[in-house]
Amino acid sequence: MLVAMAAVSCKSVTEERKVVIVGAGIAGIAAAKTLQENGVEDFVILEGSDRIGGRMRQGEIGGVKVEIGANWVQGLGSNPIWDLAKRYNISGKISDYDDVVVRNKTGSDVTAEAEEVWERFGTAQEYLETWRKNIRDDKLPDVSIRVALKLGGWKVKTPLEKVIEYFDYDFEYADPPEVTSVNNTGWNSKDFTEEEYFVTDQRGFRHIVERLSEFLSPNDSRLQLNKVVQTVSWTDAGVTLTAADGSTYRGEYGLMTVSVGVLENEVIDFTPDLPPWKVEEIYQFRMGQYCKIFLKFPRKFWDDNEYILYAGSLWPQYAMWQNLEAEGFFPNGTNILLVTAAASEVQRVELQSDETTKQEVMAVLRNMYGNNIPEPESILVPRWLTNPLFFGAYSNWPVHVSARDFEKLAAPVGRLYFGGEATHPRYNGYVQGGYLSGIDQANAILKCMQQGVCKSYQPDVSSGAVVTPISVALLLPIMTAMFLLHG
Ligand SMILES: Cc1cc2nc3c(=O)[nH]c(=O)nc-3n(C[C@H](O)[C@H](O)[C@H](O)COP(=O)(O)OP(=O)(O)OC[C@H]3O[C@@H](n4cnc5c(N)ncnc54)[C@H](O)[C@@H]3O)c2cc1C
Repeated sequence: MLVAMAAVSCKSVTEERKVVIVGAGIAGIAAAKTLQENGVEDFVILEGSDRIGGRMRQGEIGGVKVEIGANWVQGLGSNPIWDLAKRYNISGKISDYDDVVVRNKTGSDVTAEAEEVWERFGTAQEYLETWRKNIRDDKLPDVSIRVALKLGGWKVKTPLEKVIEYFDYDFEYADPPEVTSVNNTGWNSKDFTEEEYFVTDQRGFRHIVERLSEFLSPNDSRLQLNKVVQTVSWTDAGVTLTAADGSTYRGEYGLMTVSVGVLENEVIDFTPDLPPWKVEEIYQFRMGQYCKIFLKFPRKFWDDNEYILYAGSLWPQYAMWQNLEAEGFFPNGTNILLVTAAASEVQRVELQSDETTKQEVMAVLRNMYGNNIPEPESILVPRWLTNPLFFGAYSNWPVHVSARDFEKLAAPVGRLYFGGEATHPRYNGYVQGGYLSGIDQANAILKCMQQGVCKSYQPDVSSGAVVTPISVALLLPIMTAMFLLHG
């Protein structure tokens, strides 16, 4: 009875805040921190899950905590996430992508044979880099990674060629090279260093988000967990949001930091509907799929190398293996292998039982190491695609997406702003993209609030965007004048 009454009273109260932020991933937390540091303390963060960190999250296998979401600090040097990782002593290991063994369908070590293939691939990648520079410098049309590689002489005909390509592209962008853009990728290695730091810290990669959130006091009412936002009303004067438990929040400003997967799956009801130019962009941006399958074995039977590639077929399945028993990862005897499924493989893996996945991965391991290998003691299969708080792993801008499209995705509607990794112009898909987008969007809100300089987007009629009554009204006199001038 008491519970029912509490629920009723919860429904009737509307919490009023200056800013309502949806999502307590790194973007939402970075945004709130920026507001606080600039004198705006009156905000609330609504988070649908029972924790902060979003896609920076740990799971546990065999008594060891492993990263089921973001794992690498991608690009060191001036990457702000690398600064934070160093500041908070996040332990990990710089990945050695040269420490790799390649095995074919029957398990033979074909690493030596692969040398010549890597070399040819490298030549095509040099061509791709030149092409990328030309696209950017001369404003040429974008092409897919597949097209650029083909132009560079790289045509995939063997499983060995396929797995080598997969290692650099599908494994990175969670999408095949046919989809991934040349123009929109490659910023990390241009702006930072090419090194990548694999986090093994038992406090989690998420520890960075926890430290960033230290501006919140323990049990701070400005962080509300288990609040799944279901409706968002937006106007030029403010926003009103309701959560699944009926609680309501009104803000002068709103900031959505949910994934583009959440937006495209329409689990949040916007009133009025988001304008067509916004919806069009949400549909254009893709959620890449990436599933990290962890296996705990009673003993190690695999290669000592950090990476094990399985050149099993032209359609790779369970091709990308990481030896977490290698030096510098987890304590000796942990005996954990990680195999990553990427892109179209993921849907099947997520929808089937863990037992089926276990049988499939064991079949591949037997191909590589024979029938006398032990069964795993446990398996961990995270599910991002089927989780309604994410609907996928991270955004991958497809080939036709332009800087203009990105501006539209990140543009506010009325007083409702949009952040999160997908909205960052250079580092979408990465933790640094989420972090920097949170800061950027908070600054945009502050500018509007404190200086009256507010971001807005007007649909561009010539791009085929929907013609609003206002733009028709504006266009009519121009068209009439043109008609009069030209007869
Ligand atoms: C498997 C995987 C591997 C990855 N690997 C790397 C990597 O190695 N390196 C790297 O840099 N990046 C990696 N990423 C990407 C990185 O994790 C993300 O780019 C980044 O964490 C996104 O942060 P964000 O704050 O933008 O979004 P999120 O972390 O998704 O935060 C959004 C928050 O919104 C909440 N939410 C969603 N819907 C609602 C709702 N209706 N109501 C209330 N709350 C809601 C979610 O629960 C979530 O906490 C990986 C991601 C995955 C999934």
